[in-house]
Amino acid sequence: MIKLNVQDETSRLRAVVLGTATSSGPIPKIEDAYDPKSIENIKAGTYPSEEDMYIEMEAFNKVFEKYNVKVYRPSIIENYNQIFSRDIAFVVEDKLIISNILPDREKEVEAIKYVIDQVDASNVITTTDDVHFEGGDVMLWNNYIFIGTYKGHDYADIITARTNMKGVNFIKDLFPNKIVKEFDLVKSNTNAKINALHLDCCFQPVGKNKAIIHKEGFKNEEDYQFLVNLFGVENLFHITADEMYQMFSNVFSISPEVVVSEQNFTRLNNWLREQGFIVEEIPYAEIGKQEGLLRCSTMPLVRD
Ligand SMILES: NC(=O)NCCC[C@H](N)C(=O)O
Repeated sequence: MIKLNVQDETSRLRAVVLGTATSSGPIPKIEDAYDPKSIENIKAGTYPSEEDMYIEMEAFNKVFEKYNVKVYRPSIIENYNQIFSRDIAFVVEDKLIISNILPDREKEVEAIKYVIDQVDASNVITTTDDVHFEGGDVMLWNNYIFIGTYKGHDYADIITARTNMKGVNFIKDLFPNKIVKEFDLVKSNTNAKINALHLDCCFQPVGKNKAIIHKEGFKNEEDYQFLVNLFGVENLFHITADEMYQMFSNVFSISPEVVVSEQNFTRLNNWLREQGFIVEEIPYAEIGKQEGLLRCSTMPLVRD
C-alpha cells in the first residue's frame, strides 16, 4: 500500500508518478492538439520527437534516482501522449483525487490504475463529469489550497480552460479545514504567450517562502496582489510573457532546498542559486514545446 502524504509543494519528495514519452504517438493533427504551443510547433515543423522527449524524461528520472525518490511510471498505452501526469490526478493530504480531465486525455488515467489500486480505496476520490479540474491548477500551500480556474461564460469553447468553479467548490467541500483561494487565469486558445494553461504555468512556490510568478497570467490584479501580500514582493521572482512561454514557473521541487530546472533558464537558475537553492539542471526544452514542463510531468504521492 502507498501511504499518501502531500501537504505542500516543496517538502522532501519520497514517491512520485513521472509521466512517460514512450509510444507518445505521431505528430498530432492541428485539430487534435489541445494547447496553442503544440499547435505552433506542429505548424512550424518543430514538434518534438519521441526520442528527444524520452531522453529528457530519463534525465529527470536520473535526478529522482540521485535523491532516492521512488518513481512510478504510467503503463504504456500505444501511441498516446502520457507525458503530463500532473493533470490526471493529484494528492491533497492523504486523498488521491482523480481529475475529470480534458476528454482527449481521459485514457491517461487508466495507465496509472495500478498505482491507484495501491491506495486505500476510501482515500480515492472521484466526482461527476460536470466537475472539472486538472492537477496543474491545484497547489497546496500550508493552510491554503490555491486553484487556477477560468470564470468566463465562454468556458466551454476555451480548450485551455480546464478547471471550472464547480471544481473549485468540490475541493472546498472536500477540505473544509483549508482555505481554498481560486485565481481566474488569462487564457488563449491561439497564443501561448498570453495563455496561462494551468496555475503552474504562471505561478509556483519554491523553498519555504518564495515563488515564481507571471503577473499578467492573473486576470484580476487583486489576485496577484493577494500573492504579493502572502509571500512578500522581495520573495517573488517575476517572469516575463516570454519566460512564461518557456515555462519558467514549471520547475519542480524535490525538497525546500533542491529545485529541478531547465538548463537554459539562466536568469531563473541564477536567482535560485543566489537564494541558496541547489539547482539540478536538465534538458527539457523539447517537452516544453507541448506547453508543459517539469511540474506538469510529475504527480507527487509522498512528501515528508
Ligand atoms: N500542468 C500543466 O500545465 N500541464 C501541461 C499539459 C500540456 C498539454 N499539452 C495539455 O494541453 O494538456
